[in-house]
Amino acid sequence: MSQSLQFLTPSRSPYLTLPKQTVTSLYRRFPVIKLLIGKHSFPAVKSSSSDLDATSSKVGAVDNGQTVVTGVLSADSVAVRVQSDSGSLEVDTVTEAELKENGFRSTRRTKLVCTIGPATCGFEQLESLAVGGMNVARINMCHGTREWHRRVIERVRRLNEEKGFAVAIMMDTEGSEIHMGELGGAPSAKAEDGEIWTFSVRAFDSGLPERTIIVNYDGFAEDVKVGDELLVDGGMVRFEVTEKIGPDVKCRCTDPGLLLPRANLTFWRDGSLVRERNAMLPTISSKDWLDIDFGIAEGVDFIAISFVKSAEVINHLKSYIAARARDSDIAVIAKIESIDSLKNLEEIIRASDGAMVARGDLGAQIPLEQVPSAQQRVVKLCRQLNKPVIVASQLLESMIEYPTPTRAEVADVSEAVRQRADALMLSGESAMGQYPEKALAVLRNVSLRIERWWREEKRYEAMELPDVGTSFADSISEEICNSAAKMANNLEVDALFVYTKTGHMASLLSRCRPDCPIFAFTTTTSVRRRLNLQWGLIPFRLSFSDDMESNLNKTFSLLKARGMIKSGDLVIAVSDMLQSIQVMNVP
Ligand SMILES: Nc1ncnc2c1ncn2[C@@H]1O[C@H](COP(=O)(O)OP(=O)(O)OP(=O)(O)O)[C@@H](O)[C@H]1O
Ligand SMILES: CC(=O)C(=O)O
Repeated sequence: MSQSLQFLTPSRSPYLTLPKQTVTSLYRRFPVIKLLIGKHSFPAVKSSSSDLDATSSKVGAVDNGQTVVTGVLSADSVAVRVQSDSGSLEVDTVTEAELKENGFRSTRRTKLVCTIGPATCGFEQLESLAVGGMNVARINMCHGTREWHRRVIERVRRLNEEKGFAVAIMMDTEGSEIHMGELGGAPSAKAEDGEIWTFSVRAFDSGLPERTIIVNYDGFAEDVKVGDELLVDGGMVRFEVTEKIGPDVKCRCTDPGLLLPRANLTFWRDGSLVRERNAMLPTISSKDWLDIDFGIAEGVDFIAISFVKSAEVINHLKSYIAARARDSDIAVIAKIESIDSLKNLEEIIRASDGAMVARGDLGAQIPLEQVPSAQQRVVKLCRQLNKPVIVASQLLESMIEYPTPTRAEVADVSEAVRQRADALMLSGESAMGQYPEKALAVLRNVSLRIERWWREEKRYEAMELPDVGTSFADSISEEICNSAAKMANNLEVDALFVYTKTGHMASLLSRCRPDCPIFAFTTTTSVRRRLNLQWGLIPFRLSFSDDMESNLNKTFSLLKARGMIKSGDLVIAVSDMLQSIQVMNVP
């Protein structure tokens, strides 16, 4: 429970009216404060780490875990309440209910990412997804306006604040790729076998003619040749180029299917992908940089970069983020979706904070039959290098239209869970499909079932986990986590507890994929959200000290009071601050 601390007004009201100047200095003292402004503008408190949002009706701010500041804006002053939350524990209501009802073993270890689109952008729809297990909401800057995305971010924040969730936000950049334009307002169009379609770079002011597709790349008609094969969305629909007439390219449909707005286009010649053009393009386009500025200003948790070719671009982006947003802990996710990204895989993953196997575009660049082995390679390498990995695209594609998945889709999801990927992602299924919640439930249920089966069969795989630490202290942390996870399996403990300020020790434990859940206690809401992408972690926000004894006592009493643990449960605890392993029964 929060309690008011300082800055109390003489009338004992929990609010204190402060001049703007004082508030500005308050915000300087707490550099990670996020400020949500009401309908009024409030430029005096804008600082590099504050975030002005014209849609929220209250001022809310959270510091590094010690204090919560809330208030209401008046014409030229702010009513502020400073609260101590030293006695509170933040965990979402769904996890709390699951732990209470089914105990530790029932918790899902595989995390779920949902792409938010027209089917899921409302507050109630987002809430249903959060209740259904969404850990990360992905916004794809390929679609929609920044204003649209801003509203989604604001709703997810409100959901977290009001309902206790820790749904993280991942912003995915568009990247430099050739894609189709809008379909004249239609949500999709069907291309039938043998039909002739026109792909054009012209602008059509008075409506799009029938069977015409706009292409975003001016050099398209010059670059393609008659006889080339044109793949939409990595082969969901195929065409053959039959004729070039100025800016128009006539194509015959050879594999029918559904065309979606802004779908990606690749062209193949003599059985090989035509790559010259892609090699000339920057990985991060000028529009992407504007989107990245938007993401930084909005304080998103992850930025996913499309068509990464080398580690250089990741390093470049990370230094840009560090310069633009001091103290920011935005994580950079490399999307593995091109031949170059596979060629330079290890250096890319080492440079990134995580990776996504973006099978949609990857399947357009390498033969489809090579996608499963590429997925396995990326998942394994990420685990070895201690980076979270997301398996994405077409996991439940048929559920865009139908309420049940195909058996093959369930097998595909099971395989990703069996590979112990950190997270699975829904794309069109949640963005524009007819059954977003059902699709999420399928991911949740399949994950739970496969994880249980894996544990029942005691299939601990002996994956070699190389040392990833660069210092002696890092190596000690790694050894502690490896040993703690092994002990947890051998002693069949109920849960691992980790007290971590940066999240690093939690990720080292997650890398071991232990048999029991990992309760990760961290002091900031941003680290709590970031940990929500990682396998097996149940992130809590809690203020804690360097004294493990008192941390444990406090945690036990808070968790017991909320019915999430009980006396006698066996726990192993490790921490960032104290390099030790403690095994104990909950008193
Ligand atoms: N913000 C949005 N507004 C409108 N439609 C969207 C939005 N986000 C996604 N969609 C729809 O959902 C579909 C699937 O989403 P997804 O994010 O996978 O897009 P994509 O075009 O395949 O891009 P990528 O290759 O980056 O995944 C899109 O083709 C689009 O029709
Ligand atoms: C997710 C994505 O960008 C892809 O699969 O191509």
